[in-house]
Amino acid sequence: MTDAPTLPAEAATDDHVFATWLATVAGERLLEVRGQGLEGRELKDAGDAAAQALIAELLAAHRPDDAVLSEEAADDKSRLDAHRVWIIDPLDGTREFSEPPRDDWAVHVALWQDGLLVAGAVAQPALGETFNTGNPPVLPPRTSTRPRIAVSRTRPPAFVQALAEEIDAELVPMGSAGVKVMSVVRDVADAYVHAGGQYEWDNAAPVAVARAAGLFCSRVNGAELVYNQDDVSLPDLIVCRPELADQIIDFVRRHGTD
Ligand SMILES: Nc1ncnc2c1ncn2[C@@H]1O[C@H](COP(=O)(O)O)[C@@H](OP(=O)(O)O)[C@H]1O
Ligand SMILES: [Mg+2]
Repeated sequence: MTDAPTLPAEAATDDHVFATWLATVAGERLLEVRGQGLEGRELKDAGDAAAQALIAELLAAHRPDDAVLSEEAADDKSRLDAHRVWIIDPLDGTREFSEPPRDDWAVHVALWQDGLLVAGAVAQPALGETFNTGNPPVLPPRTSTRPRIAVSRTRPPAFVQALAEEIDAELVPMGSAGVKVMSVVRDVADAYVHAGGQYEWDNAAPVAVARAAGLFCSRVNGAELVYNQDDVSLPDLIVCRPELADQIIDFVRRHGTD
C-alpha cells in the first residue's frame, strides 16, 4: 500500500488546482505501474485499477460532498440531482498505455457544475505534462497551412477520410481522446473529429481544457456537447481551431457520418 499523495494547500479550495493535482498524481501512479514489468491485458487492468483506486480515494478525502462519474466505477445516478459532478477517465488510451514506449495515453479529470464544465485537467504522463483550465494552454501559432486532423488509431471514422479529401487535410492517427484534443492545443494537429462511439469521460476534461485554450468544441453536427446525462454515451465531437469549424460542420451536414 502506497501512502496517499499530500494535497497542495491551494487545491483545498481551488477546483482547477485540485483537478490538475489529481490528474498528475494518478499519472505518476500509472508510470509506476508501467514500470512493473506487466504486459498486455494484465498491464491494462493494473493501470485502470490503480488509477481508479487512487482517484476515488482522493475525491472521497478532499471533495466528499461531490458526485462522481467514472469509467471504472458503477454509475451512481444520484449524480443526476447533484450540483457538482467529477467526470473521470482514470486511463484514456488504455491500449496505448499497454504498448510502451508509446506516450499517447492520458488521465482525464473534469468538474461539471450546474450544467457546465467548470474545471478540467488532462495529464499526459509520458510527456510529463498536465494541461489544465487553471493555467490554460496558450494556443501556438498554426505551423501548417494544410489542415491536420487527429483521428483514432484503431477506430478512425470512415467519413473523416472523405472529409480530409474534400478539404485537402492530412490524417494524423493517435491513441486517446485526451491526447488527440491536446494535439490540437499543442499545434500537432488542427482538428480532432470523431464519431461512432465515445462516453462523457472520454471527452469532458479534454473539452474543458480545449475551450479554456480558445478552441471550438461541439458535436459533429454543430450541436452543443451536454454532460452529466442519464445516458452517458456522447459518441461524436469536433475540437478544432475556430477557423476550421464551419467547413467541418458543413461537410457533416451535407454527407452525414456514415
Ligand atoms: N467507437 C467507439 N465506441 C466506444 N468507445 C470508443 C469508440 N471509439 C473510441 N472510443 C473510446 O474513446 C477513447 C479514445 O479512443 P481512441 O484512442 O480510439 O481514439 C478510448 O477510451 P479508453 O481508452 O478509456 O477505453 C475508447 O474506448
Ligand atoms: Mg477513455
